[in-house]
Amino acid sequence: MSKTIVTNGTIITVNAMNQVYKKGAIAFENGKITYVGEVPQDLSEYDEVIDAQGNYVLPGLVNTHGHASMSLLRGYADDLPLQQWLEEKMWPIEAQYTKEHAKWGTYLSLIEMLRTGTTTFVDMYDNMDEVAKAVEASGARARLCRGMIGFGTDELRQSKLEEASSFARNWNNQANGRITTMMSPHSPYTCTPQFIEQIVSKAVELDAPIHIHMSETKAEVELNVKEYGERPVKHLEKLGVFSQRSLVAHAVHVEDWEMDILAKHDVKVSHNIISNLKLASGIAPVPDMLNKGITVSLGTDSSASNNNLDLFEELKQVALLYKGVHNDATLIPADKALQMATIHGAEAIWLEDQIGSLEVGKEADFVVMNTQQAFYQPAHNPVSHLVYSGSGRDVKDVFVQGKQVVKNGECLTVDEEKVIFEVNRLVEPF
Ligand SMILES: N[C@@H](CCSC[C@H]1O[C@@H](n2cnc3c(=O)[nH]cnc32)[C@H](O)[C@@H]1O)C(=O)O
Ligand SMILES: [Zn+2]
Repeated sequence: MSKTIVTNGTIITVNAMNQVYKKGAIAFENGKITYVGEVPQDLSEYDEVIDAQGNYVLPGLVNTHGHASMSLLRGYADDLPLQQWLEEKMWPIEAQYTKEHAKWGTYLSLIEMLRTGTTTFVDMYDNMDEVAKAVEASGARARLCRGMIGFGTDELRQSKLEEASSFARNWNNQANGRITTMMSPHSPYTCTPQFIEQIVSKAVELDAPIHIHMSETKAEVELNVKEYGERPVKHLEKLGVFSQRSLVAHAVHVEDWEMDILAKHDVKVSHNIISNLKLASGIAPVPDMLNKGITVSLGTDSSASNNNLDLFEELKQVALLYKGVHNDATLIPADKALQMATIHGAEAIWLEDQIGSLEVGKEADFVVMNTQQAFYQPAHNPVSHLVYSGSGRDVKDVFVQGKQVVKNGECLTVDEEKVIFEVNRLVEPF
């Protein structure tokens, strides 16, 4: 098998010591990292040497919450609060969407994610076979789940549960291990307690983690208290959700004692800062969660509430917002923000042994950024530049499992021109 080494770049490892090699190298073989460090004297053992002079090399970013095919709804309904946005805008149009929409919408998002340095993402949607096939073809890595909204008849709920279970079973560890799965009740306000319990027992049976939207708005929490006498965290704990490995999206309105429950069960959080701001859902207590030892990762949510999938924007927002809100410039420093977008993202989806940092033995998922540009100069601190000065649009090359998927800013695995054509054919904006 061929051995490749990337040399002379600034290697940002995000390992336990946050090591950065100013002019270093990373090598890989069979999709796995075999070396990280200074540039070796002798490169003769390598079949391919890629010169990354003037570039940063970092782990592929991990986006822990989204709905890829909703890229078709980018700009379709802005400036509305969550419930109105969902009930009046998203759900009616989604009801008309077909497999074709899922397919091309996912491809559109895949191009965007790969080109801005996200190599792994979480997706919760329907028509998940289409999503999984697109992920497989694109070379990306993903943890996928068929989201279930529990409205309507019992028959409908059971058919969704059946579909979600077979998806979770059939696609787990597929695409050479790049696809893993979860089970996903959409939220406590769209699923009855009985339905959530049924989903949990299926998840236990399949040994699949659970992914759910939780405590996104104040209205959701109030409704939960009114209907079930508990705030969402306690409610889901009682239903057994947190006895299973679980990843909650949002967790905006969580009180101190609720964070203790999340910490106790090692519940992972996907913090969707831009979506929360845009839908005016509120600001999650991230510094408190971090203090309590909760794993907090970053998610974009969909392009319909963001309105892009460039995780570098979340990186910058998360490093800025809490400083301003709490009048404390030491909160969420740049290296913490970068960890949230990489290693904590990997931990949030239980893949930290495989991805999230550049270390020997891990999968060769990495991003090469063109930092030979004015706004990355002078190079006082590469991590600071990535978080405060950088942009996903500076991503030059992307590798997943050692396979190049983006080269000089162009996606090699998905035909961008064709995807743009198909998307506009399907959607006909204006
Ligand atoms: N249509 C599916 C459910 C899909 S799960 C994904 C759902 O999450 C919705 N969604 C997207 N963003 C958010 C958010 O921030 N909070 C809650 N729901 C969201 C989205 O519109 C979509 O309906 C069914 O058959 O049950
Ligand atoms: Zn969502």
